[in-house]
Amino acid sequence: MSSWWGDSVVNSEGSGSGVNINGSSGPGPQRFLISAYVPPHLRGHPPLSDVPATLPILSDIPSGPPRQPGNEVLPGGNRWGGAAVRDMRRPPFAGGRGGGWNNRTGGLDRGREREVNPFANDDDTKEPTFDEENTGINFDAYEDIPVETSGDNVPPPVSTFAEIDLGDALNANIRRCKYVKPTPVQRHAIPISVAGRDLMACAQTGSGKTAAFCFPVICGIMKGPPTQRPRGVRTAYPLALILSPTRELSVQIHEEARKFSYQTGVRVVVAYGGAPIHQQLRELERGVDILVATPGRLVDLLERARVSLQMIRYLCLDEADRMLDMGFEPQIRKIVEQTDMPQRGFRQTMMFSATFPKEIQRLASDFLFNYIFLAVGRVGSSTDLIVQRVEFVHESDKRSHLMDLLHAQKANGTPGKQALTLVFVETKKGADSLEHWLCMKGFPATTIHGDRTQQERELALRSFKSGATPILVATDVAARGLDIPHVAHVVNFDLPNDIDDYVHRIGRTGRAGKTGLATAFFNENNTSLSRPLSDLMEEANQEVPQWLSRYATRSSYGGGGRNRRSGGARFGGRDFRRDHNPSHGKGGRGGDHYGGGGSGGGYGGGYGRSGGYGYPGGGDHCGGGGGGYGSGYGRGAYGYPGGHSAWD
Ligand SMILES: Nc1ncnc2c1ncn2[C@@H]1O[C@H](COP(=O)(O)OP(=O)(O)OP(=O)(O)O)[C@@H](O)[C@H]1O
Repeated sequence: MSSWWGDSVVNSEGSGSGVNINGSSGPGPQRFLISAYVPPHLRGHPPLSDVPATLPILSDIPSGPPRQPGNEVLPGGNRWGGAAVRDMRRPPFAGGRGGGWNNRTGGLDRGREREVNPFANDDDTKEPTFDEENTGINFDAYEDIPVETSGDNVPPPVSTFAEIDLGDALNANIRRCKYVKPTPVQRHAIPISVAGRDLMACAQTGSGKTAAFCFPVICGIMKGPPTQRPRGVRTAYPLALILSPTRELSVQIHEEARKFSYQTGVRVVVAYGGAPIHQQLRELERGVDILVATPGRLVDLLERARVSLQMIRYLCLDEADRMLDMGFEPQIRKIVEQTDMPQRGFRQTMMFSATFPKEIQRLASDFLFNYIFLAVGRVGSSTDLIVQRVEFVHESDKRSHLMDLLHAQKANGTPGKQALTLVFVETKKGADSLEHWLCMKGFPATTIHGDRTQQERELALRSFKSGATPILVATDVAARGLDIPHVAHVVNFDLPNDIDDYVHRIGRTGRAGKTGLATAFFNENNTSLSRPLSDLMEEANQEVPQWLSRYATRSSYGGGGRNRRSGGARFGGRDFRRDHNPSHGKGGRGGDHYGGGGSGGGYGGGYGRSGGYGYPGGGDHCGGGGGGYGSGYGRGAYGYPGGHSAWD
């Protein structure tokens, strides 16, 4: 999947123009200088390779040498030489240019005085999410989740946040977030990242990956050496860059990161397309430690010389497989390989997703240095917190079938408790048309897709999250990352072509230990998905309808198209490096649990998996009848106190 950007890099590699991170030629991470994009503010300056010692990131490192296998500092210290945690005692963020903006080593305490409390709108009555007694959910089931780590010297996982020296201020924010204990991905990923290691991490949707990459970054900036940014220029010099594929997801990560960094002195700014750039520029001018951005807007800011990546210590790609697929890869290569960002080995790079096909893992390895691969659950698996239903519905019957679902949902819902329904469709036009039809039928619906203005998109999301419009019709723009607390039901009105997209879509429900429901409308147009879909469902302990198994068998014999997974061995479920070198360092813990059958067991209450819906008009494809939605719908795990939104 090589683009012309990719080709130029490959070509320069072939020409031997690279120097490794030690400054000599030979093996090791390469710097490719020939094709490097030079942003305007650096033009006319000596090339980066001539001045490695002046890179702030390097000159700030007491021990000097680039990161090599084995020289990373293990948890408890930090990779810059174990500087003391400064958190509340460290000089606060200096607001305004007069005080040397963006320079946390001095200045007035204006930044903190003006810091808006990001928890102000939170619902204080919300119970700690991972508290077994309060939620009635058995979180011990997570303990059995298979974990695979590979790479050299994998730092051991932790069981509590207290075991990692995250600093008082960050710990206070973790308590404010009501996180009682780390989720499995956090238990493994945080120690790895705090130890300064590059990481490719894969964990199921809704399992807490955002905190897994935010905590080490915030903690690292707090503990790290003071930074001297150039004065008197209008260019912002973030220390960390978090890239995500959609505007809404960037906004959400920004909101989360602001909570985690409250009163730490670490300043987080977001930049994304479709919103006025001037406001974002003003925020950047006030200083930025962590920049959360979508790739397009970031490229714009780089070209305007309003952002320099010269001081980046941490690079995080959320939804990394999406960021490196055909659509985004050229932009990511431009940002990471052809700007003034320190090369791999001189920055720390973290990649997270719930899905990570092997061909994308291979691409991703270009950006990583001696990385650790972490998979919590099988790569690309869906959590068994989500009850998955597949129903055979002809195209022409889809609307009436959806209507039946919504009526059943209404009838079984708890009065006063708003259950949100997210309906995925294939096209923007289809989204508008379905929204219109639903509204005509008396179901308040709104829509989010790429043809709507950003303002309309944000308004729609707010309205959905607040429950004012409890049905959201969306294209894949809403498939990844969005953490909307009360989504009880995801309907795949149109199934996607790729099973990974399905995994992300249904992952909008059943998050953070809560149960959820996902219903898919399947027909002859989706034959190519039948095999990976039935495999996925089986693995997540879901009931696979017999008719779907028959479709799957037929498509395996060449009847259907080839889905990414159906062509690969065992779903591409592990570190791709093992395929090339089976002895590639396995982690000391976790081992290779693959082949295990998931965490088993149901999550109590909820939908009554064995029931089936018994909808009229479902024909013999619908499987067993009777039951309706199960008496628990809208109750039990869904007993939300209604209305809270992290974005509002
Ligand atoms: N340790 C924790 N305890 C309780 N809740 C947590 C914890 N960590 C994260 N959460 C909550 O879990 C929810 C899901 O987290 P997050 O959005 O980071 O998931 P994710 O793994 O990134 O999902 P996706 O793959 O869909 O992007 C959020 O509401 C978050 O606040």
